[in-house]
This record gives sequence, C-alpha cells and structure tokens, in this order.
Amino acid sequence: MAVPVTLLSGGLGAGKTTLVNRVLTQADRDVAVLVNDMGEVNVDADLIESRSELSGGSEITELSNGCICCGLQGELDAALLELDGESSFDHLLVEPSGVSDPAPIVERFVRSPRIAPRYDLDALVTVVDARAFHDTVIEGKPLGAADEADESRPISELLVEQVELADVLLVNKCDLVDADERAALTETLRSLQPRATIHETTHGDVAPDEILDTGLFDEEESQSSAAWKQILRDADGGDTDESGTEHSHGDHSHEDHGHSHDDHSHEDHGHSHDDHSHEDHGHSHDDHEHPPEAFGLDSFTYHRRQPVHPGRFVDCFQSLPPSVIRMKGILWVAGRDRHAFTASFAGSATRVVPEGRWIASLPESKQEIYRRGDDLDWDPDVGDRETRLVVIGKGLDEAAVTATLDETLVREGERKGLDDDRFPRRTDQELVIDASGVRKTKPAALEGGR
Ligand SMILES: Nc1nc2c(ncn2[C@@H]2O[C@H](COP(=O)(O)OP(=O)(O)OP(=O)(O)O)[C@@H](O)[C@H]2O)c(=O)[nH]1
Repeated sequence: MAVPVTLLSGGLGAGKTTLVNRVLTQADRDVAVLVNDMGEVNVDADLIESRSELSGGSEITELSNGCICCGLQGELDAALLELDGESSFDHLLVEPSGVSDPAPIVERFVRSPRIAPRYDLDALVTVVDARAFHDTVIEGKPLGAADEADESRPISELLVEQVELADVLLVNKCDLVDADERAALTETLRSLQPRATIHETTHGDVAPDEILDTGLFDEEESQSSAAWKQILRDADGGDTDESGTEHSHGDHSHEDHGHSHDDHSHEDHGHSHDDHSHEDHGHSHDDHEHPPEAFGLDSFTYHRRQPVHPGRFVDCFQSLPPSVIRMKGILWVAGRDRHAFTASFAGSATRVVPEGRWIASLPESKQEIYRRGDDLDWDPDVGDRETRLVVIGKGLDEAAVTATLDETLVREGERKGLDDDRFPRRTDQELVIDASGVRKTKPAALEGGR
C-alpha cells in the first residue's frame, strides 16, 4: 500500500525541525523523515536524529548535496525507493531546504512512474515564521541583507508561493507577534490561500493528526486554488469596465490561454517557475469563493492591451504602494514584442521571467493552429498581447494603483528603439526588482546549480 507523505515547507528557521521533532515524539505511528538542508552541515538531520532515538523506530534519511527541489531529483527518487525497499513505516515526512520551491517535489510524488505508486501525497504543510512573514510580506520590509544577498530569487516571493500551495498552514512563533499582527497574518494568509487549514502555533505545538493522514492534498486544488489564480480566472471570462478593470466569473486562467512555447530555438528553454504545464487542467472552478474580499482584503485585475515601458515598469515596481501585498500576471514589454513575460510581486520584491512566445508573433500559418479550437481572447490589432495583473492588497486604492500602473504604459512616439537589456532573453534568467536595485540573475544560483 502507498505510504502517505507530508511535505513540509517554510522559510529558513520557521520551525520545521521543531515541528518534526514534536511529531516524532508524539505520533502514535512509525514516521520516517527525509531531510535536505542544502548546506554542508546537515544540522537538521543531527538534531532530528538525536531526538528520534528517544522515540524509537523512526528512520532518518538525509540528502545533502544540493536542493531536492530540482538538482537532486535523482537522489530524491533513489532515497525514496531505498526507504520503501528497506524499511517499513506508516508515514513519511519530507523536509526540503527552507528555500525550496515545493512544486517540483510535488511533481515527483504525483507524476514519477517509480515514486507515485509507492507514495501518496497526503498534505503540503507550510510552516510560516509569524514574525518574518509579517515583516517581509505584510509590511514589505526587505529581509536582512545577509539572508537575501546570495539568493537570486526573492525569498519573500518564495514564502508566498509556499503559502499559496499549502493544504495546512502553521503560523509558528506566535509568541513573537502581538494580537493585531497575528490577526493581520491570518487575514493575509487566508487571502493568499483560502483553502488551507490554519493553525497558530508556538514551537510547532500542533497535534500530529493535524498534519499526518489528513487526506487534504488534492492535485487539482493545489494547482488552482491560490487566490491570484482564482481572481485571474474569474476576470478572464469577464467584462471590462471603463477603467479597464475586470470583474466577472469565468473559467480560464492565463496558464491555459495558449502562449506558444514551441519556438525556443534561440533560447535555452530551461525552467520557468510558473510554467508547470499541469496547470492547464481545464477544470471548472466556478464554485470557489472569491478569496480576498471574503477576508477583508481587496483585489482587482488590471488589464491593458498595451505594452509597458520597461524603464518605467522597473521604476514603478521599485516603490509600489505599501497597500499592495501581492501582484502577479502577464506582461507585454515594449521592445520585446515576441515574448510574454510573467511578473510576480510579493512582499518586497518582484520577479520577471520570460514565458513563451505571443501567438501574434508567430507566422500566420502557426497562429492558425494555436487559435483553432481555442477561445483565445484575440484582439484584432494586437492579437493575444496584453498586460494583465492581479493585484491583492489591504486598503487598496484601486484608482490610484491603476493610475500608477497606467504610468508605466508606453506612450505615443516612445516605442521605437526600446529594448531594455535588463529584461532577460532566456527562460533560465530572471529579472529581480526590489528596493535595493535591479538585477538579472539565473535562478540556478538558488536552486542547486542546475
Ligand atoms: N520564539 C520562538 N522560537 C521558535 C519557535 N519555534 C521554533 N523556534 C526556534 O527557532 C529556531 C529555528 O527553528 P527550527 O525548527 O530549526 O527551524 P527550521 O525551519 O527547521 O530551520 P531551517 O531548517 O534552518 O530552515 C530554533 O532556535 C527554534 O528553537 C517558536 O514558536 N517561537
């Protein structure tokens, strides 16, 4: 029988190890643990090991040569197969490095022909450091220089994505925030991921049953329930009012609106964090509640059939109003009329990544193929090119944010000769914009040297 798996994620020092130790000592079943600390010294494994000896019977396996979310997938598979072959246990806890993107690990459990039959993903549990999440994501303060300096991908954005994927959220270190901050945290977390069960904890004090054998993981939900995806989907089928802001319900997300990925001849078509192809699953979500409003937050979709001016876009995203908590969507960048970009802002930083080709940039014969049978939102002048951003925030002044975004649009007479080299040309590069500056990086630096 397939062994249930809990996948833990959370920022550095959020309290994952503390939680694992608690589960090992309190659970009434045999729990194996797979840890990956991405560092030379596998401190977590040592800590857990000394504790697990007390609990008896638990199995600890560690991976230490990189990050299992990408570079170590082979090693992850091997460890999982070995564990399955050599030991017997009732449940597996996987604790990847704090800066991992959980999505590729989920992919292993769900899709790998060797792993999927043996393991059954039970829940994605994200441990949130209440103090750090409040300060970085809600207040928008940058993390300490030491924390963020070496990382190409903004940590605050990863923290938000870990929340957006979660089935269970543990808001840990609640002793370090006051009642108002705690309420703001819960409200924000709910608005980012309405589906998750939330527990407020100190030193991971949650009953093991809340994270073991929960039956909460649902592949389709996990791909589609992040608030920004729901809003984008709702807006996508909708009417546009005078301000260009959309309010309506539909059943499409930009993931399935067909940007072409077939012509990457000039690129090293590597990895894109947003390009998990299984997002295109065509499932109807009309029964979901519209998320942020239900929790006192505001949201709207900004939509223009115009490109942004690259320089003004960067300037604007270096100082977004503090009321904006999350922004995500698709960008048409002037001077780069062939490729769609995705932009993702969370907390204090924005990441811009090139995606596939605009279908309108393909030869007409190919456009036909993409457009056939697809209810693409096609504009007679610009085709599928668009700038479409979901904005989530607290006390958002929609008109003011819209005006700010409008300022970034390219103006009459400006388009000639615009080609901002800071915007990546390859899908394995990304542009990171934060208060300290702008840099073009390779995500590989963060993710184990892919
Ligand atoms: N004040 C406070 N400290 C906590 C709490 N939970 C954990 N800690 C402490 O925070 C530190 C980090 O906890 P860990 O459990 O090691 O965190 P982690 O997520 O495993 O850390 P990494 O694996 O390094 O990312 C330790 O010193 C813990 O004792 C809590 O609720 N409140």
